[in-house]
Amino acid sequence: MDRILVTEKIGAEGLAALKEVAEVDVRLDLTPETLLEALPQYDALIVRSQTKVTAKVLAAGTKLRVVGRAGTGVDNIDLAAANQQGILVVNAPASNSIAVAELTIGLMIGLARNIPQAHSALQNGKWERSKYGGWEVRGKTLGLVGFGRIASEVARRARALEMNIIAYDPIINAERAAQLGVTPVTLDELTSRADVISLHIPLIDATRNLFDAQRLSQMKKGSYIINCARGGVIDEEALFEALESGHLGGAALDVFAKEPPTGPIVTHPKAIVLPHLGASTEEAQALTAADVAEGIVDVLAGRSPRYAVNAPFVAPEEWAIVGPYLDLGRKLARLSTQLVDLPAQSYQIVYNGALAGLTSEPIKLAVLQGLLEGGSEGRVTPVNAPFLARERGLTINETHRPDAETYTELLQLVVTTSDGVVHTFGGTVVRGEAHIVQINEFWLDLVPTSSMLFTFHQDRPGFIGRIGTLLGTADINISAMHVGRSSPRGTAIMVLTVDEAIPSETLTDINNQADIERAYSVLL
Ligand SMILES: NC(=O)C1=CN([C@@H]2O[C@H](COP(=O)(O)OP(=O)(O)OC[C@H]3O[C@@H](n4cnc5c(N)ncnc54)[C@H](O)[C@@H]3O)[C@@H](O)[C@H]2O)C=CC1
Ligand SMILES: O=C(O)C(=O)COP(=O)(O)O
Repeated sequence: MDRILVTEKIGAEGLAALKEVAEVDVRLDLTPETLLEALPQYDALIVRSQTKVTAKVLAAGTKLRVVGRAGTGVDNIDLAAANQQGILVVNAPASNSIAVAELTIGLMIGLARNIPQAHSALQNGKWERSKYGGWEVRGKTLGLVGFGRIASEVARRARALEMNIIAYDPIINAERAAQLGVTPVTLDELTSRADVISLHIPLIDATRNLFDAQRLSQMKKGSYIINCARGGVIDEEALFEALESGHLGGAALDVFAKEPPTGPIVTHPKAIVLPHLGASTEEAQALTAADVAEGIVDVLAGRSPRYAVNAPFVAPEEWAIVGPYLDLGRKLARLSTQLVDLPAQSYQIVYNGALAGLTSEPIKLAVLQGLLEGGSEGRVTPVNAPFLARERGLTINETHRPDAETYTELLQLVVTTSDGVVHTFGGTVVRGEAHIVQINEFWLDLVPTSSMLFTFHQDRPGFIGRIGTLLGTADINISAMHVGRSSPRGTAIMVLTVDEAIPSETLTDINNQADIERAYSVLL
């Protein structure tokens, strides 16, 4: 049974779904060191924002197939290392947008009316009505930096508060902006025009310290900033200075460069600070855990997860057709590496028939995996296959042919060797099972097994019997036989699926038989 390690608190429904398919250990006590010690036993790891999934952590997870981020931001996971090590990362990006949007609105009104400051003053015995006068958000300009899921929900709510909303995002959906009454602007325009700026961007290289001293100085005098995104997108020291100097009216921070934070910003009287609570609502946590559990269960079962961070997405209705072709693609590729003697000069995948119109990227990745895994020391998965292929200069061309003749769908891998000879391996899926139907000029119908004998020979009486006797003498049991030939007594192919691996002496004996061109033992 697969084992899943959960290092932070996640919703009970998600945990229950995980427990149906795997052994689940929730360990909230792990330190970075004990995490490294524990990881080798686990097939999947689930974290929230506080566990740092570094390259070292991923390397310690020698069995890890998937890391689940129970939430949106994946900046605590070293994605480059996950790609290199072939580990899939899934998250739950649609689960907590409302929670963060509602908190953002709460913080904006908190800033406008000094709610936290007035509250603690009163709890400390001070009735300071004149000190805590505020302002109304109605008619003010809200500048949204990033216009993705969360910012859109903030806009929807800010509109009801009768605010003017402007947004900057390098990839802005103009139609959605128009629907929500949001005006797209440049970042500079937003910075200088907004009364309140709210950040809703991921922490990536391009956004690190986006709000540095210079940009903060370009903000309108007396304006406000809210950060429910990630600490690293604001320079906290520069923000402290901007509050101290009176240039900014206030700041509300849910997230910090280092959590828990230690800088002076935490106690600044014009700052509202929270311990990263954006996603911490009952509703968001239930949804987040359910979504991440679904992703993990899918990956462990070999299905395409809905929210893969580092793999192509395939819609469920397409997956029903495409999914089984991953197994076939990988098998065709592994077969080709064992049946083609000379180095390959080029590879081409041909997607025939109904396959031509579907998402082909996952099939290509499975073929790459099959081509690479025979000659690789480390783990090869569809996630790191493109990386390893680039390292080795291996490229694959793809052709989509909607007009497959014989089969509804036919997947072909065409390998051209350095002598210019073209080798074609074709297959199809029947009732969810991979069938190999073409080896070069021969058409057959073979359900591949883990150990097989392939012979290319002249079609002559007695040939099949001689090979059967040689295998019998070596105590190798034949489970099925497939033959094909160009013409009676012409060139022929035979495939025997066998229960045991064929020892090299037996293969040599077979290769020494009359009428044989070449025999291969193939392991898939
Ligand atoms: N405080 C909390 O507990 C939570 C924080 N978050 C943070 O919020 C972030 C945003 O979440 P979503 O809206 O769901 O993500 P999203 O992916 O839907 O939206 C992010 C948007 O930022 C835009 N963007 C990227 N680089 C940009 C740049 N340089 N300038 C302006 N826009 C840029 C993207 O084009 C995208 O539209 C997450 O990455 C996460 O770090 C998310 C959930 C909870
Ligand atoms: O989903 C996100 O990106 C968050 O920041 C939420 O973090 P959390 O899961 O509450 O540690």
